Amino acid sequence: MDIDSNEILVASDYDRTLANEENNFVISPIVTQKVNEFSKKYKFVVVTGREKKFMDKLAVGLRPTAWILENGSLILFDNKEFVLCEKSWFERDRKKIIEILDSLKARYSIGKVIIYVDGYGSKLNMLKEIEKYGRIEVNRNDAMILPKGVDKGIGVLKFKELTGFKGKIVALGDSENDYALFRVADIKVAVANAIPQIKEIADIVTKNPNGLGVVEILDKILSGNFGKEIDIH
Ligand SMILES: O=C(O)COP(=O)(O)O
Ligand SMILES: [Mg+2]
Repeated sequence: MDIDSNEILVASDYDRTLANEENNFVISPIVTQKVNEFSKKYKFVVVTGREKKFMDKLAVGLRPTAWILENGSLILFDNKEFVLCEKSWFERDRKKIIEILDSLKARYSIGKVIIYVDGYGSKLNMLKEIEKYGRIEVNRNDAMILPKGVDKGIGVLKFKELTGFKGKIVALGDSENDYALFRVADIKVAVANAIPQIKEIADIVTKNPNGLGVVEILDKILSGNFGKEIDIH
């Protein structure tokens, strides 16, 4: 079944999906050009754990419809910024979490909303105390600490609400923090280099890894051949 243009929103992860680890997560010009071309006709949102300051360095020239940053807690769209958490996160919860991290002598950095904890992906039990104040999301070997109820899927649903989008969501991802993105997707696409657990639940696994896998899907949609590939009910 063919689906027409304004019916598709592509929501793509960044690290190891749009951008390769081998390139230190600097997006390639081919991928940038394809996403910018695509974003003129369809909605394309980048949904990443990263902060804007890193995207400004790594994705120079990339012009998606919107940025969903800090693992779904921040949306940049239409020159506006939307923070998806309550004031209590800043006034109480995040302060408590930082006290705990300091007591653990953990190395962490703070975004506009999120806290990044280096190397704790495999030591989550040490962060148990933190779950009283926030939620922990793993991405390969790093942990991200977010306000409760915030994840990539919530960020995408908020964007849908902001734009009144009613069509189909095509999600592309590679790793644990993309489960939430897949949760809200009509079509789940794993890039060829995704972890096995993500490939297992995907409707489609791209032939190419990273950004070229994303280009594969965008080309199919642009050529009107995507809907045939999978029954979009
Ligand atoms: O910040 C990270 O860990 C990477 O983020 P992403 O894979 O969600 O783009
Ligand atoms: Mg990723």
